[in-house]
Amino acid sequence: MHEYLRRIGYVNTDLDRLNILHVAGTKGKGSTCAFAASILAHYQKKTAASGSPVPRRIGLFTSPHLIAVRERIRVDGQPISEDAFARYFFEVWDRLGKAEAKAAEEKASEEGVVPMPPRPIYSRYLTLMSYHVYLSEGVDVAVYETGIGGEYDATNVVQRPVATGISTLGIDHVFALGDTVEKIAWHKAGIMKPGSAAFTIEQVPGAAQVLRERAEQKGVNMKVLEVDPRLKGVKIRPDALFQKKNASLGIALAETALQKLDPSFTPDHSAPLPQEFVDGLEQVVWRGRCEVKAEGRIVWHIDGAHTIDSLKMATRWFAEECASAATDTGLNKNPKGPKVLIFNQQGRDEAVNFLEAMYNNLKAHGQAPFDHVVFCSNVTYAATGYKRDFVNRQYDPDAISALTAQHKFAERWRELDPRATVVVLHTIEEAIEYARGVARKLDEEGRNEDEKVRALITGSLHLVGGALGILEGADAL
Ligand SMILES: Nc1ncnc2c1ncn2[C@@H]1O[C@H](COP(=O)(O)OP(=O)(O)OP(=O)(O)O)[C@@H](O)[C@H]1O
Ligand SMILES: [Mg+2]
Ligand SMILES: [Mg+2]
Repeated sequence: MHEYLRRIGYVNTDLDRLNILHVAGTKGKGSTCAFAASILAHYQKKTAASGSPVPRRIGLFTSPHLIAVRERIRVDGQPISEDAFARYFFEVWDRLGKAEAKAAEEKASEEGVVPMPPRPIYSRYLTLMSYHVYLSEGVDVAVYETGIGGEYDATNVVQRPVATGISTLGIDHVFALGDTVEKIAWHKAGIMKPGSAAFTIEQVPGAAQVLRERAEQKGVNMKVLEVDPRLKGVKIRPDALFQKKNASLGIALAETALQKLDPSFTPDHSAPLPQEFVDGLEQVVWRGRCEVKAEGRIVWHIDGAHTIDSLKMATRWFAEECASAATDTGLNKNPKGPKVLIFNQQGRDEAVNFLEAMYNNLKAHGQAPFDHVVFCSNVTYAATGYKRDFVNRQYDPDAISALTAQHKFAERWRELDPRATVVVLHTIEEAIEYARGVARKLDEEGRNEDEKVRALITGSLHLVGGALGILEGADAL
């Protein structure tokens, strides 16, 4: 990444102009980044009224994308336009091509030069491109979510971030990062830099220990944040502890950036949060996480959880939504009407074990089980296949067309709950149509209006992004 950055015409210290807030973690990275960026945006709005906005322009780099790849590179809250994306993409492409030709010439006369591919792989390419976008667009604060891990992540090319934040640690990406939370913590701790503020929140003991040790080795004074007491009375959605931890981290990151950018700003921990912080936290938009959409007789619950911990969280959130719908209509805990689960996770064998956790969690929270369980691939449309932003060449196309994973999931669910109707369908579109069919049946049977289909779509961000695209019209960005 250092070399690629040089090849597209920058030196590492150019990144200092971006005043980067850098976030790693197993879960809650994106949400934390979204909180921080939203607070900064509201601060910008307030200061713009007096003539000189601080920050001038805000970058937000996240992954993966939900509906379109442009979402990963936002400026002032908006994904960059298709035109801008194409232009910056090819500027980087051409610069790398020229640099490669030059390097080849030099190599001919030099021994021992380490060969490297002329262009980096997908996620690194987008990271590289984001620096070009932000430096060209005059961004003066950029919030960066790591892709995988931290130490060796593409975003870790930054040497002097303004602050780093480590969100909740758990188990994911075992193949790349290791199979214990300690090994994973080691990677994530790699984003902490001497001279930059560092924050984390309460972690499981093994992870906390590793973070502390690595902070010490680096000479970094890492602060472990409690849930910020100033959040009392602030409407954080969903109203759950994990989200308050994400919000607390987001506040600390935004405060650190503002202290640097605005000499008149000093955080006050004994006073209530400034209004622009409250607005930033309450009005944050982070799509595909704990989203509820009403569609006639269906209530869609959409959450991109795809690790065992976050799937438990998502199931619990769904259970709570069902329970509150039931109390609203005078019932005890279970709303009337069938529950539908639409699930997929591609390319991970261990995903079959997530199903039992979901089944048990729904039960543990007092909800009757899913009546219909649909497993589908992440292929978007029945007729035309993938939306182009979702083609992933790392997955085995034969396994996808044979629905190998999905049949395994179905088999497992039938063991867990022999009463459920379990179906395997090819595409997201067909899965959504299936749930709509369940709703039409209620109409045909002339059921009472408060009897609704409650559908949970979860397991994969690609599934969730595809589903949102379909529910809102294909190019809903
Ligand atoms: N602190 C947390 N602890 C546990 N689960 C969380 C936490 N924050 C968010 N989640 C769950 O994880 C889902 C994804 O959240 P988010 O996008 O913020 O995470 P991420 O770290 O960016 O994940 P990804 O690996 O997809 O990039 C949320 O919908 C929620 O269900
Ligand atoms: Mg992840
Ligand atoms: Mg993310």
